[in-house]
Amino acid sequence: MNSSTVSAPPPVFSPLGHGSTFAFSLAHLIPAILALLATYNFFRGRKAAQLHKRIPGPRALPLLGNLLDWPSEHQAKSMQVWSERYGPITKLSILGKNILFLTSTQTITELLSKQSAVFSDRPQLVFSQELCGLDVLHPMTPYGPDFREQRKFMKEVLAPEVQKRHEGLLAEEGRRLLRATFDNPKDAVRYLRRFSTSFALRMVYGLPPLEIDDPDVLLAEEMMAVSEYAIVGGWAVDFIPALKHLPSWIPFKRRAQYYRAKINEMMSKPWEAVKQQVMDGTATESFCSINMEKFVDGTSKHTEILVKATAAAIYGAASDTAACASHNFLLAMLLHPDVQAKAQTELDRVVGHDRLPCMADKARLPFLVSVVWEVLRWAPPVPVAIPHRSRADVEFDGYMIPEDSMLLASLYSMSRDPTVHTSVEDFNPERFLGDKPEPQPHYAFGVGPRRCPGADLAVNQLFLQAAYILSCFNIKPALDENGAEIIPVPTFSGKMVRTPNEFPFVMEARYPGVERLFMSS
Ligand code: HEM
Repeated sequence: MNSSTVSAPPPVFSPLGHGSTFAFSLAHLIPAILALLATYNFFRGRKAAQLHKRIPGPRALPLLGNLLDWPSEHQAKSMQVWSERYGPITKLSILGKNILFLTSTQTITELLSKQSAVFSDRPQLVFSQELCGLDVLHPMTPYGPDFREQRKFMKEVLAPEVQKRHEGLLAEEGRRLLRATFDNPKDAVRYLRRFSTSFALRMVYGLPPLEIDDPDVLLAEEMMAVSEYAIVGGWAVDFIPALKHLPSWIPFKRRAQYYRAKINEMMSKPWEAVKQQVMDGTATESFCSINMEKFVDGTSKHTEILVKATAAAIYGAASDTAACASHNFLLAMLLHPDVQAKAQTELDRVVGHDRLPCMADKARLPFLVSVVWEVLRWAPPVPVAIPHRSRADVEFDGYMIPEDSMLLASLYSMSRDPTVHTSVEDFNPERFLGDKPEPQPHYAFGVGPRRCPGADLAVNQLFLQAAYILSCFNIKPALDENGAEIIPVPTFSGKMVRTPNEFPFVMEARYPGVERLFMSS
């Protein structure tokens, strides 16, 4: 997502502590801590090395280790390079912490799925969890009873069997998307983003549909940017926890205060709005209103903070990721008109021109379903999963993975794994069809018990958007001043969610009168 949406943050601070104020104030403290950690690691590392192969990785500097190798910008790209150089596991060692970068399907599946009891925890990141307050949200919850309770609770809104309830809402947001795009095709990307946030907000809180510049859309975007910076930033305090005791005027602590305020706002604003509606008797049925009414009549088994945090986690995690996937879909269709035409032919055959497609058509639209999976494989919206943590020492493939290692799994590398997919750079939905189909990239949502709980919903949402758009519009290249087609070269940005950079395109109605399918309803 575009980090520029974070409004007026405190002065930019180099996360690893290269800022001069920071360096000056720590001038005396850091060398002592580094020396202690380095000595401890030296002996710990030597003991492990006597028995096991050394996990490969870039050469560590004395004292600093691999501090300067931390890939905070485009992690998946650095990981892909390391994968070619070092193999499926690369190790960085930063101030006493082992960070393992996993890049092959086999290794990721083996560790995160088959040995999930050990590898499903989250690292305790002082910056994001303690200082910014992200610890109350499900993506940061340690693996254990609270995690399981939250997952069970989320099923009330995300389980496949309750998704039928959301179909009406998806269709309504879909028709809003088509109407707005018909009136103002240049803004299609913004309408897709509005779809995701508005749908998530309505599903969780039952609030009215959002408009394109609604503060809640902007707040969701900002929240995602904040979370990305907090989690992926590579903050010095995550490696030297004692730094959290520094005074509050230090730049990274001021930044954390700003992030904390944004996260609180995101959790409280829609929650308080529903509370008011429940008290006024005007609430629309939603995950929050149902649970709030249980508080009122005393039948709730949950605490208020659990309900509030679960709602915020779903809303926060759903908006930006899904918007990114639909943006990728537009880009893929623009670059591959043959695929677009084939999906439209299938839609015309199965659905025709007298109605809009619906979820019930999914089973009869295998090519379109494959387009959706290929979009998720070709450009995984979250190329590197949220960091995992090992809860015990584990021997794996001749290596020793020490307890408390941080593990980063590249879902992007899985999408480019030649042992699973052929011609990995090609956009080819046919790969999932025919006599020898390749496996659908369910890994785009993570692997093991921490896999995205919203995966089925996200696939349904993407399917419906793709079906609606391709039924009603052609996505075509824009023309330059000489009338030549502009074919964009895809580029992406974002720390955790990698969204396409702006590209020119044209959306035009597929046939005269198509608007009668969505204008009246
Ligand atoms: C195309 C859209 C989406 C993609 C690509 C995606 C991808 C992911 C990935 C890769 C993870 C991390 C898995 C790991 O750490 O191993 C994740 C976690 C999560 N996702 Fe999604 N997601 C999407 C949409 C959604 C939606 C629609 C929801 C909710 C309705 C959602 C809710 C969550 C939550 C709550 C987590 C944290 C899980 C945990 O820590 O245990 N996501 N997602």
